[in-house]
Amino acid sequence: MTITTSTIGFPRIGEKREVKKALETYWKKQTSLEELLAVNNEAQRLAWTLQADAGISLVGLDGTLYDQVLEFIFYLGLAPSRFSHLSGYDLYFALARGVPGTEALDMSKFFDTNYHYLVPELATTVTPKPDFSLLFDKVKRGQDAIGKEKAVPIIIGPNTLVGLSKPADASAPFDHDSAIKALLPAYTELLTQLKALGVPEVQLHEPILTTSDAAKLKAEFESTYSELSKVGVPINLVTYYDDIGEAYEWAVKLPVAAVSLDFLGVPGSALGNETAALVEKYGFPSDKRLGAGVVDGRSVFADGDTPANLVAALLKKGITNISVQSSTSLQHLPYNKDLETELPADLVARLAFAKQKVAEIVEAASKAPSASAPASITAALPAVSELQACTHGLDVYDPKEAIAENLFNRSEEFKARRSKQIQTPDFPTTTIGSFPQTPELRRARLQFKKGQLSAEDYEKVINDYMKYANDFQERIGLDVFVHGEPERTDMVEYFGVKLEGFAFTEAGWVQSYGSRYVRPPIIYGDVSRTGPITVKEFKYAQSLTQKPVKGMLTGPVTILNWSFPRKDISRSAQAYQLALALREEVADLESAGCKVIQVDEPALREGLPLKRARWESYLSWAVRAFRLSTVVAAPATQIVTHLCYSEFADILPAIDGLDADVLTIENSRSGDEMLRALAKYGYSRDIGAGVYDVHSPVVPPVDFIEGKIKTFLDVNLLSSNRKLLWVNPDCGLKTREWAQVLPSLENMVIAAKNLRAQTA
Ligand SMILES: Nc1nc2c(c(=O)[nH]1)N[C@@H](CNc1ccc(C(=O)N[C@@H](CCC(=O)N[C@@H](CCC(=O)N[C@@H](CCC(=O)O)C(=O)O)C(=O)O)C(=O)O)cc1)CN2
Ligand code: MET
Ligand SMILES: [Zn+2]
Repeated sequence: MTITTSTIGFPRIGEKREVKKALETYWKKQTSLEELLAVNNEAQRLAWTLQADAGISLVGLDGTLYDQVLEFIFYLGLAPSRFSHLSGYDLYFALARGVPGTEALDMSKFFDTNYHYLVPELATTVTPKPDFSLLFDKVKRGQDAIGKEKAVPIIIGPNTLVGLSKPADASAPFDHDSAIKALLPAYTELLTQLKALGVPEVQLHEPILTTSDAAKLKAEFESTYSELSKVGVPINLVTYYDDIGEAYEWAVKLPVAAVSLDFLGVPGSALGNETAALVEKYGFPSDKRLGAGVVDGRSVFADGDTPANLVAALLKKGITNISVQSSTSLQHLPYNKDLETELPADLVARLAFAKQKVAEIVEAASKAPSASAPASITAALPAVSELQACTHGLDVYDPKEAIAENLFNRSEEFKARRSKQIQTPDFPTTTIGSFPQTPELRRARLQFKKGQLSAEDYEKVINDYMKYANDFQERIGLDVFVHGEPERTDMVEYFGVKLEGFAFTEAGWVQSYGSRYVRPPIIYGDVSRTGPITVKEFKYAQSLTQKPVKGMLTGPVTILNWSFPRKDISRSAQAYQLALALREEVADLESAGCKVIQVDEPALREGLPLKRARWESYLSWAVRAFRLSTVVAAPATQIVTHLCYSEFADILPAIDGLDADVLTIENSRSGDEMLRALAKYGYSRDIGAGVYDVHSPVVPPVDFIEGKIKTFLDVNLLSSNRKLLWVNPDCGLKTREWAQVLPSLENMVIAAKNLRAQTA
């Protein structure tokens, strides 16, 4: 019997966000590249030694300046030709952020997480120009820090890398098999060199195996891994984010030394995924090590006895070569719960952030051999009812009770209610909600938190901002105003702070992309609203103007997906609790005179299970939660929703099912594809297709926006009913500067007015 421990990824941002701060000062040219690298290397050394000192036997050498997929685009020499004038770290950061005249790579959600990776662009013929020297440096630094026998390189597997790629030219798609074959010599060379460096094994991360596509990848994986196994360095094939489904039977037979599996799957599904059942059914080959991902890498809740019980059940099944590890990389968790000083003590005791999860791994490995084994592997996962209940005893929706069906439907159909809602000119202009989160605003908030600024003075800062935003919207002539969201740190964190049942952290930062981090709130009790959340700011903003000001809420599904959910009740029950709380807010906004209420659901798509077979059940409760939160609105109140960051073409019935009066949707990166898809589907309510990309600092000229609106009008849905078309940017403007926002929106309004004149 051999029970070891491994890690497959850890927060790379530094315990106190050192890497973020170092990056941002470097980008502002306030520090040198050497200083940046010194901070990053030290953050890595500290993370690796933390894991080794805790007793982990094989430590995955995680660490990146920006993104782990970008590292491999860079190492493999896969930068698109538009970057050919750049090299070294200038190239690295240009791929991530662009430079004037050269657009950055696309960013996309990493599987079903809120982490964004940079999307590799592959030409029809893939010609890598590998240079792994920076990776070898890192491995050597790792070996120096924790010893050769413990330092394990992490490599993105070729199948996943190609699976995450997009064609450099949409009209010339690459062939997956040929692309992988073209990369294999570089991977072979990489493994050969790593072997020479004396690594104990290499981790090849292949999360693509947990998607619906996995079943089709058999031949691809077999040829890749028979080729790579020839190098003779032990390979740990690492999968995560879900079970590997039908691929299990063949994937565990690939010629590798270890296969790592995620026993837990989607966050908040306490019951785990199918991995336990698959291992039960097919067994596990005795010539391999099983990397047992039994410590939940995506939940901040401590795992209790589950990891040791799962391992004990595996031992009982006769699987005796096991490494205990987390189900996914720990990069999705905050660093260390000991930094929190204000969380309720009973909650702190039940939490485990990345550092504590490492300790859980070591503890499970030592406890498992003497733990009494459950009857089966699946029996080692606790039933929901056995999990510690953590209610506040509040009078809110009880998940065991059905919610009356009439609470899910508006009192009138769209066609009947539209004429009762606000009337606007053709091509009405509006924005998605947030205006720049300026350094002054953040500074004032920090001073307020530290008690250096009084509540009245902080409120004045917020009100002055809203006044500025109002005057500017008035001046350029937007049709529907927003208050600008100055009071919000983040669209999810803000609601978490205001709602009962949530805890929020001081230092629980999780990387979202590059140097941008979020602090996901923690749901730990029944969710409820203790009083109005957004009404005060709405009222003030509306008092300044005759134009309608939008009420601005984050939807139940997005709050859930961007928080850490509790594990003792289902995700759908939590979504319904959130929906009922937001429903009260919608009603209060309406009573306060709000005519247009926007409920954002940018994370609706991201919450889709990786496997298609599970889509329907997710979408059905997600759509119902949105409806539950909004349909309380009177027919005369216009409900808007906003979706962004993903492809929506495959969930059109769900989008239609939201029954929103206006759908604002990110569009500029996908041309008018989304509109065509909506037209084909027969969508018939108002649409605000984004007319420019907010992620770029470039100010869009009037004729560009006018051209964009005209292409939208060519789509048959809108050519026959142009009154359905709204004019707005792609998404919120919080990460931009006023100097970009002012001219961009001014141009947008001029473009809409030009169109009105032309089509009158
Ligand atoms: N939850 C969530 N997920 C999401 C998105 C989203 O908006 N929210 N959007 C997409 C991802 N996009 C993102 C876009 C921007 C940021 C972002 O700007 N994050 C900020 C932090 C925002 C924040 O909470 N700021 C705090 C400030 C916290 C802070 O750093 N304070 C400083 C001092 C403030 C200063 O002087 O600047 C300190 O404590 O030292 C505030 O406004 O109060 C950052 O990393 O810089 C994150 C994700 C998808 N996922
Ligand atoms: C990520 S979607 C953002 C919506 C939000 N209302 C904003 O404007 O920032
Ligand atoms: Zn958005």
